[in-house]
Amino acid sequence: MIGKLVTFEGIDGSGKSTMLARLQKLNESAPLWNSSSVETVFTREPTKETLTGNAVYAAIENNVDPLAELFLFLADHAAHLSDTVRPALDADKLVISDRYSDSRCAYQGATLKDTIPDAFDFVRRLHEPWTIKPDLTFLFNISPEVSCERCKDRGARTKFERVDFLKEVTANFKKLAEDEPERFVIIDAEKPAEKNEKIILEKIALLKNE
Ligand SMILES: Nc1ncnc2c1ncn2[C@@H]1O[C@H](COP(=O)(O)OP(=O)(O)OP(=O)(O)O)[C@@H](O)[C@H]1O
Ligand SMILES: Cc1cn([C@H]2C[C@H](O)[C@@H](COP(=O)(O)O)O2)c(=O)[nH]c1=O
Repeated sequence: MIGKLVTFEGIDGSGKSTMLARLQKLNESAPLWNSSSVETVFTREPTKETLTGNAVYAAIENNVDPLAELFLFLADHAAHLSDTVRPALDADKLVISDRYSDSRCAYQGATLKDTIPDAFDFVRRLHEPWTIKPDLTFLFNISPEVSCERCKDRGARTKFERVDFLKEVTANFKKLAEDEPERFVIIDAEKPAEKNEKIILEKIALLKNE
């Protein structure tokens, strides 16, 4: 594997998809990686329009058991790795994923905290033998209050979008960033996207030389 893997993480409404769309547009005119726009793959978890991604969204909407939900997210991660991430890295591409395994540690670490002893660590360890670790992770940081304000018009998908729950998720993301400071770059995502885009592009450019 010789490409690089960049992930965007953060609570709901923190601006990850907005940033991904901006980079995707920019990549069409000024390729982010090497010389061609096809050398960057933009992707996401949960995956969209796939068997496993559809199962995850059905689980979120139907309030399934949190442990069952975790394993559906993990199945989606496994499929994402084999269908998209690994082939792109093997072909020396840059992969940018909107959410990845840290979302599991942060969210399912919180949904399972009363069911599984040390749920956060349990979820992290479940990934270790088979996942592909990102080279760089941008953590989009906003307050849970701003998150809920930004998400308030979304309608049905509100299961995770509650201030108290998002406080726990934020604490889990913080723990992940503290454990691996060399992988994480914290983005002040309450600032304008244009400003943060510059920071992100600079860090991605540095990755090319590693
Ligand atoms: N830097 C920013 N400042 C203010 N508003 C923003 C900023 N970035 C995104 N937004 C707005 O916040 C809302 C949520 O953004 P977006 O969908 O990109 O978040 P997200 O992190 O992808 O959310 P989710 O993970 O829940 O899908 C959108 O209405 C978007 O226009
Ligand atoms: C990957 C992943 C996601 N989630 C949560 C986070 C969101 O509230 C929803 C859907 O994601 P989207 O980016 O807003 O479409 O799922 C999660 O709990 N665990 C995960 O691993």
